[in-house]
Amino acid sequence: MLTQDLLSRLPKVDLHLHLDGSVKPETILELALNQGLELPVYDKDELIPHMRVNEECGSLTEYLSKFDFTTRFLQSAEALERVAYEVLEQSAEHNCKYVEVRFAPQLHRHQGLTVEETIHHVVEGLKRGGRQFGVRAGVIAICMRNHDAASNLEVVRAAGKFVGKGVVAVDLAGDEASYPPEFFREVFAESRRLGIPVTIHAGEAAGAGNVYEAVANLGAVRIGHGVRLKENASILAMVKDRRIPLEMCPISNIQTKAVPGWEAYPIREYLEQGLLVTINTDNPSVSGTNITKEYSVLADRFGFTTPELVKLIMNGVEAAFLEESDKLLLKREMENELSSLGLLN
Ligand SMILES: O=c1[nH]cnc2c1ncn2[C@H]1C[C@H](O)[C@@H](CO)O1
Ligand SMILES: [Zn+2]
Repeated sequence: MLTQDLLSRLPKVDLHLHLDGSVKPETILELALNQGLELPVYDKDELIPHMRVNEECGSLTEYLSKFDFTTRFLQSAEALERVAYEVLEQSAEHNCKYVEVRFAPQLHRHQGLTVEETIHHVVEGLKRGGRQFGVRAGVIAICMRNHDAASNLEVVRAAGKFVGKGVVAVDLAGDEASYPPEFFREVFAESRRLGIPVTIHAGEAAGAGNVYEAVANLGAVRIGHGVRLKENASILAMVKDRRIPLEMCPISNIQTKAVPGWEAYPIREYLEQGLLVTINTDNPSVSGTNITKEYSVLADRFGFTTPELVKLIMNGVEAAFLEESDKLLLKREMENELSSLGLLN
């Protein structure tokens, strides 16, 4: 029987989590007070509607509009370190053992931080949180679809300096419907030249062709979401053959209308077709989710059994941007916990 308690105690990983989509309302309150910034309301519960999408969210662009509110408070070294630290605190509450935290350095420079400084402070916050809460973490530096090539190249080059020192990959996020991946070939050619692994948000607000472009021409070795991959069988076959993991984020995917509703969510068919599906949160504070809730919704909506949930979790370990030796250590740790919960045969 899959109780909430068992779901929350399952060891997990989260490979797709945005820093600016993971900020507690009480932290926004304190950051605003410390920084002398105005808020529309000064009660943490009343702040939630400003940070979180509601039932009426109709598209990715509507979903993305929530981020402007939060990033305003994330412009200093202290704020970045704090929210990075607190992400791992929240992860530990759900027994997440490994988290890849992504953020877009260029969105945190209003007070003069350099791209490298933003990365440094996020890495430091994660290090401190990792020690405190026993969670391993890596950073994914995001290029934004609405930024020009020079800004994005700056992110990739700065990320390159932190490879092996906290940064594990680069990504492309933002308004997929307006900015197709082929606009970014030059940017991701640089990440390949520098040897930085690439994951790309694709097949979320546009079709499977974007997944093809991300893999074939941008060098993506993982795909953010990939919900609409099901629209093209031959691209799906390519993703399967190359064992490209999909970082699916069920609750966010429903909110952004990547598919019209749960009945069209392709997670079961993807698993049955042998795709490497992983489960992630995307933006806990924007989506009103956490990693336990994601698994709980899947169990409710799709009747996933415990062994199936364990398979999804271990797919996440397999897909992690970790050195093979570290991945093996993580796998052992996860297997030990699973077997002490009586869930490994
Ligand atoms: O699901 C998403 N798709 C595309 N872009 C996203 C998603 N979630 C967050 N973002 C954007 C908004 C954030 O400000 C930015 C950096 O985390 O990434
Ligand atoms: Zn995302």
